[in-house]
Amino acid sequence: MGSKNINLPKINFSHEDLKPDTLVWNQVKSQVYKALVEYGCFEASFDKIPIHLRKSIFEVSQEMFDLPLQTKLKNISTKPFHGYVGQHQSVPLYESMGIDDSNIPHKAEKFTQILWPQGNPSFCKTIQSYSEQLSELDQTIRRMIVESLGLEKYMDEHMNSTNYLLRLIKYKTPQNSETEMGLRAHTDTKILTILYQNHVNGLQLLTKDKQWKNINPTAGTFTIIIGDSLHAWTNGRIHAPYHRVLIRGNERRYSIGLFSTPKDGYTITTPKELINEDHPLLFKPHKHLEFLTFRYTEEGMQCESALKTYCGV
Ligand SMILES: O=C(O)CCC(=O)C(=O)O
Ligand SMILES: [Fe+2]
Repeated sequence: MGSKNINLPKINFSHEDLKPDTLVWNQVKSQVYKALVEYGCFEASFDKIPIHLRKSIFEVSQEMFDLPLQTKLKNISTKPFHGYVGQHQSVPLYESMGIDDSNIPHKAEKFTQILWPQGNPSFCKTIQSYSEQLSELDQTIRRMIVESLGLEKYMDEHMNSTNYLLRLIKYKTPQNSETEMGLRAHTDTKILTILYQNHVNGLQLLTKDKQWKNINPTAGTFTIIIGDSLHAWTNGRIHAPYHRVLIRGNERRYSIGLFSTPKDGYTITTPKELINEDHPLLFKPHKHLEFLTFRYTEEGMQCESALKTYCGV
C-alpha cells in the first residue's frame, strides 16, 4: 500500500505536576485541544503505567484468545459490539473481547469467572489495574477538553456520565502475502478511545483532506481517538476521525482499547453555550445505547455517518 505515515502530535502526560491550574497543565491542554480539532487523534506518553503491566496486559490477552471458541462465546452482551466479537466473514482476521466496567474490581472478577470458573487471579488483576490506571489519562484529557471549551460548569456532570469498556483485540495474520483488511473504516462511537498496541503496526487514519495515513505509534505511547459521542456533545468542535486497520506480514497484531462510554440511560445533550449563529446545533439529544443499536443495523452500517443519520439536525 502506498499510504504515507502521519506524524501525529506527541503529547507528554508524564509530568509529575500535571495538575489543573498549573502552567504545564495549561500548555498540555492547548496542545490537546489543537490536536483534537485538527486530527481528532494524537499520541500520548504516560509513564504512570508500569512496564510490568504493559507487558502483562498483552500476555493475558493472548492467554484469553487461546481459550476454546466455546469458552470465549460465553461472554454475551446485550449491547452491540460489547461482548465477544469474532468469526465475521467481512473481517475474518478480527477477534475481540469487550469487558464492561473492567476498572471495577468485582466486575473484573465476575467477567473472569465467566471464562475461568476456577479463577484466574493474574488475568483479573491485570485487566483491572490496567483499566483503572489508564482511566486517569482518559480523565485528564477530558478535563482539558471541557476547560478548553469553557464548560467548567458541566465538568462534574460530564465526568460522571461515563463508565469504561476494555476491549482486547487480536488480528490473525493473513493467509498469503497480501495486505488484508483487519478492521473496516469506522469512527468510534463512544467518548474517548485509548489504544495500546504491540509492535505490529496497521492502524490508519483518514485525514480531513481524505487521505489514509499510517499511524505507527512510537513504542510505549498510547493513541488517543475521539468518538462520535464527544464529537456530538462538543457540537462538532472536536473531530471524530475515521480509522481502519490493515494487516500485512506474518506476525499477529494485538491491541488493547480502553473506551470511556456514556452510561446507560444518560442523554447526551450539547450544552447551549456551544450553540450560536456560527455553530448551529448539529446533533439532537440522544441516548448512546439507542444510537449504538441503530449503528449496527444494516442502515447504520451502510450510511456515511451513522451519527448524522441517527440524530443529525
Ligand atoms: O486495533 C486497533 O488498533 C484499532 C481498534 C479500533 O479501531 C477499535 O477497536 O475501535
Ligand atoms: Fe476504532
